[in-house]
Amino acid sequence: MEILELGQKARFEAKEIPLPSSKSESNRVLIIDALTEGQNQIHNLAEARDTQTMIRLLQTNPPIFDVLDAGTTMRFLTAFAAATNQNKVMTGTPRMCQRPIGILVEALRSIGAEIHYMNEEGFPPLAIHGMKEQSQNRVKIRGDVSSQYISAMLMIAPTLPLGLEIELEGKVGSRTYIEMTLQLMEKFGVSHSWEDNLISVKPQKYQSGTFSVESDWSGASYWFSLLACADEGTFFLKGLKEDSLQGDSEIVRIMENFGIKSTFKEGGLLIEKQKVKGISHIDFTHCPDLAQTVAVTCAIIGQKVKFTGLESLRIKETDRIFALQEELAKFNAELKEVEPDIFEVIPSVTMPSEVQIDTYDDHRMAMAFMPLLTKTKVKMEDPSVVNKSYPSFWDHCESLGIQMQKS
Ligand SMILES: O=C(O)C1=C[C@@H](OP(=O)(O)O)[C@@H](O)[C@H](O)C1
Ligand SMILES: C=C(OP(=O)(O)O)C(=O)O
Repeated sequence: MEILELGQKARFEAKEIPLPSSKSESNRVLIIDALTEGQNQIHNLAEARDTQTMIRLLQTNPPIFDVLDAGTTMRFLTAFAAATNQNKVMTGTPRMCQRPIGILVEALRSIGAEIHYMNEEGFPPLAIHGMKEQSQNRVKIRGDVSSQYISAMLMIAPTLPLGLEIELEGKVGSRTYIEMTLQLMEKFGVSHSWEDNLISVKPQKYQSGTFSVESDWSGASYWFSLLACADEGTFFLKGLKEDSLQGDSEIVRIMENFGIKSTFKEGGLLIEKQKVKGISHIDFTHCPDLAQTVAVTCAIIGQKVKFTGLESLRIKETDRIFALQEELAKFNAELKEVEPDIFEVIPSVTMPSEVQIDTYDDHRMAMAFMPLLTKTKVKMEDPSVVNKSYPSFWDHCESLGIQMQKS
């Protein structure tokens, strides 16, 4: 257990924060790079454990791909191993083996891949025995479970002899991540068409290119939250650009409601604490990784807000709805399901003098609850969970005067 403290007043004067690189962009570029015949120049790959795991597995090519707890690494490498006709076992942490993969396995099988479940039907571990011959080029994939299945299929699509037509079924969540995939494919010379619910990619070669991974907007969200919860101050978030590939740049518009003014400058984004405007409803369908950050912010700063689009949160690193409900309750706040799939954050009215936060093996639980230390003393279980996406998170906190001590 570590204790986090911030002293008397939460005031941050013009602090510069160097952000990590995006793991989502990194993991896509690594797959594209592995599928490109020539040489690519890739800069700023993420230090995130999810990306470092992807790099290690691609470089060493062991017979067992153990992805640990990295969702994108699991889904992207499953499609990659099948499309490149490899024999692989795909596995991960116990939690990873509870995260569904059946939709992706079905899509891959339907185009000719041989994949077996080694344990429970629909879940890792998997035994992949390559793909003999592409049997067809049209697949149906439902869009309401995880966009990562769609991104995984899209990245291998141009390398398949018949290309691929993906028919998206039902509601499509995390659409911005599908767009990120397609835009990155375009940067490496691969074109597509997307009309209504049909994405088509013809057989074509990835062209060599140069790409520099952007700073991570999901990681940036915690600094927006910290400032929203603080008394006053400004931060300069280094490396953020207005025209980002990442849907989590939506945090700029969301946090405007909670008093954070954003101004893009040379080399990054200046955020300043101003007056709270308030908002009644936020939909997280296309930015699910921001939900924890914003829920904790609302609970701390006294904003009662409706949240929708949280369906995918139950199958991420942990059941994030349950985890949020449990931890918010520790300082008398709630994430209440008021109607099916409609939640309301009921903010805290009385703050205990100390709160103990559990992190559920989820990096975003640790980072999202960090701003609570603007109001009380926080004890946090296993803060090192941040390594999944943001290994330098606590160093950056320390540079702001946030103390971490072991109890
Ligand atoms: O493709 C990606 O890089 C991601 C897609 C999202 O997952 P879902 O599509 O499962 O919502 C997001 O939550 C995850 O952190 C990263
Ligand atoms: C859900 C996440 O990651 P993944 O699905 O890639 O494990 C996340 O980083 O919040």
